[in-house]
Amino acid sequence: MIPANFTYHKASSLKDAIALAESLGEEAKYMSGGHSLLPMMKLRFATPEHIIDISKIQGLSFIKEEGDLLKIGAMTTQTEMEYSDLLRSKYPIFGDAIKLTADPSVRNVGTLGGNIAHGDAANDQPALMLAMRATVIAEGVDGQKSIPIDEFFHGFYMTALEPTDILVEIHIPKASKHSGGAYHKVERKVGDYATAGVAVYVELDDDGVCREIGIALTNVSAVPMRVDRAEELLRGKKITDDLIGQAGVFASEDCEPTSDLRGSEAYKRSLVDTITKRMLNKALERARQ
Ligand SMILES: Cc1cc2nc3c(=O)[nH]c(=O)nc-3n(C[C@H](O)[C@H](O)[C@H](O)COP(=O)(O)OP(=O)(O)OC[C@H]3O[C@@H](n4cnc5c(N)ncnc54)[C@H](O)[C@@H]3O)c2cc1C
Repeated sequence: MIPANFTYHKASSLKDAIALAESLGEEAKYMSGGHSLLPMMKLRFATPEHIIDISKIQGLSFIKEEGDLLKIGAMTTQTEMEYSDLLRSKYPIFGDAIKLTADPSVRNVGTLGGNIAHGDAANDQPALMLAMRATVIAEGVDGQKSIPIDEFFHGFYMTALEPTDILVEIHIPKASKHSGGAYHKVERKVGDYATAGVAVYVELDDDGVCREIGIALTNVSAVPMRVDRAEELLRGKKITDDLIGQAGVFASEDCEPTSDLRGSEAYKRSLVDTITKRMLNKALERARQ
């Protein structure tokens, strides 16, 4: 289909983009890679009257460690993340997810910021952000703000961002000596959105006790979700096979899938159980290396 008419604006700076968004009002939408927004416009699920292209704003594309944080700029493409030496060596969970996301042509332009700001529980990055306890940094009319990821996803395609806010970067606690993460999703075919996906990030102390854990799910709820009950079960303990089995059961009981073309509710719960157990084992293996 063809999108409804809109006026295209190209922003050259954050200040410029935010001022434009403020003056154009709620009928304006930011666009980064456009690979979530444009398909929605073609289906007429979104009909913004103004598109503000923020993809050429300088300084929003980077991946670096600084102090206690891993910082990734919002305009960093998924391909840039896939080929980042830093992410490959210290945060392989990103590679797990990105190689299962869409196809190279989408990943070449789809950005981390857009993937998260879209607020779609079917996207892969939100589960990683929840598992890794990210903080979203946004810039708006009142300056910069930090939004903990647990306060970011508000509902179906709804986030804590105000219409004039631009997601500028993501902060993630830096990988520690004994931390590791893993992500997997089952998809109907290569490049498809998840039937169900699970992200796990674990941090152990020197004795192998679980100091912190994040378990989050893709596309089995209306809003990207954390599995609190499974995390609480594992935090502060040496993780055994029995505990991993129980965590899988908790995740499958607590997720909220609906039956659709990708599978029945029961099938998705069963996937969540199995993938949670596998990703816990994989994340633990990486944390112990
Ligand atoms: C065929 C196809 C298959 C796909 N499969 C997958 C998949 O399996 N998994 C997956 O995770 N994704 C998938 N995607 C989505 C793809 O990864 C998107 O590119 C990505 O999710 C959004 O990034 P973007 O830069 O294109 O965002 P855009 O499309 O530009 O924007 C998406 C939304 O976020 C807002 N936005 C964008 N950037 C910002 C910002 N910096 N600050 C504030 N708001 C912003 C926009 O206003 C819009 O509402 C697929 C896309 C296609 C076309």
